[in-house]
Amino acid sequence: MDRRRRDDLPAAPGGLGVRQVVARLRENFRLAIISLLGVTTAVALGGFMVWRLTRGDWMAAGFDGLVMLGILAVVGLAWREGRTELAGTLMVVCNSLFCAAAWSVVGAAANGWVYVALMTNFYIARTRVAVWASVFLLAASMAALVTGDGPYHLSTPVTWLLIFAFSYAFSRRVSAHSDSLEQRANRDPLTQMPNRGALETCLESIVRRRRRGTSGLLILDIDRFKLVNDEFGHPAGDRVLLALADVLREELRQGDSVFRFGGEEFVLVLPSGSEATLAAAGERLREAVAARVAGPAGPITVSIGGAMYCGELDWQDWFARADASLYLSKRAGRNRVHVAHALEEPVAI
Ligand SMILES: Nc1nc2c(ncn2[C@@H]2O[C@H](COP(=O)(O)OP(=O)(O)OP(=O)(O)O)[C@@H](O)[C@H]2O)c(=O)[nH]1
Repeated sequence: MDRRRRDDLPAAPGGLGVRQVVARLRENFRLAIISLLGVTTAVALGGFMVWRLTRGDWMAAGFDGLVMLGILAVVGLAWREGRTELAGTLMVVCNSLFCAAAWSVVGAAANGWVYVALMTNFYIARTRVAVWASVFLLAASMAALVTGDGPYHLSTPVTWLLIFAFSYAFSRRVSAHSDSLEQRANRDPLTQMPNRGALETCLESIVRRRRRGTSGLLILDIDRFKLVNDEFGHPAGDRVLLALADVLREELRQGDSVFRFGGEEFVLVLPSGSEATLAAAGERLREAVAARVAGPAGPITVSIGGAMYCGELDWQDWFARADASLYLSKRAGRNRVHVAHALEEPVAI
């Protein structure tokens, strides 16, 4: 177990610093697109609102203001709660409803917004949601166009349909591509377990909710793994890692998650209620590994360190407590479980 590795853990992208904001935008494409679309649309609508106010067009200005607030609320939800899928769905539903409603407020001037919504729906929500919202918008807009006062050209609904079809086809292609990239980025190629990147995302989301005492973390480290590699070769070491991964998967209970953190270390995140239940889970895992994972020279054992989430602001602080427990397990002779005592005082939020 190389203890120096802990120093290079990156800062949690949960705060408000510019670097954290940029990191979250880089990591999460949907959050980036929701923010970009939300902010630019709100700015554009804000401009229209001011212009309409100067002309005394109160109803249209009020409508712009309402749409603007709705969009900003959805962007806020994506940032605060991190629930970008829900935020994307809400934004698509809002955009389509507001576009459809705009026909009755500003008439044919709503035409241009239909293109924007038809195109962006597919970038911010799941394809199924985007399709239904866009079909609704198309139907409402076509009905408004046909029943409206002004003359219209057939090219308007035809180009809407083209935009809809191209956006659908393009988004299917992009999401297939990004799913496979995400899969590759978040999976350990040897064990096919979620990797350290996926663990960080999981821990960040727990820390963001700030629910003290509801989740526990266990770090498992194979004992004297270097000897297996040195004496029997790297392929033998890999077989041990695969066998261990199988046992950990089999031992998972509902709500538990397991990750390969790196090297010979695995991390479990459990919806645990107390230190005692976390320690019991650790003990169950330790026994399962000792009984069922065979190395080339005999049984394989693991040392385990655990810690309950105690309201830390950064997941690194929580992780460090589990890591310190792992160190104590190793120091006490290996093949042991140690769970950190809960922090007495909740961390100030
Ligand atoms: N086969 C294989 N070995 C790996 C992999 N990743 C890391 N290792 C090996 O894991 C070993 C870790 O060794 P140490 O950090 O010294 O730990 P240890 O021998 O388990 O000793 P303690 O943790 O103190 O019990 C090194 O030999 C690494 O080469 C991998 O993917 N496959």
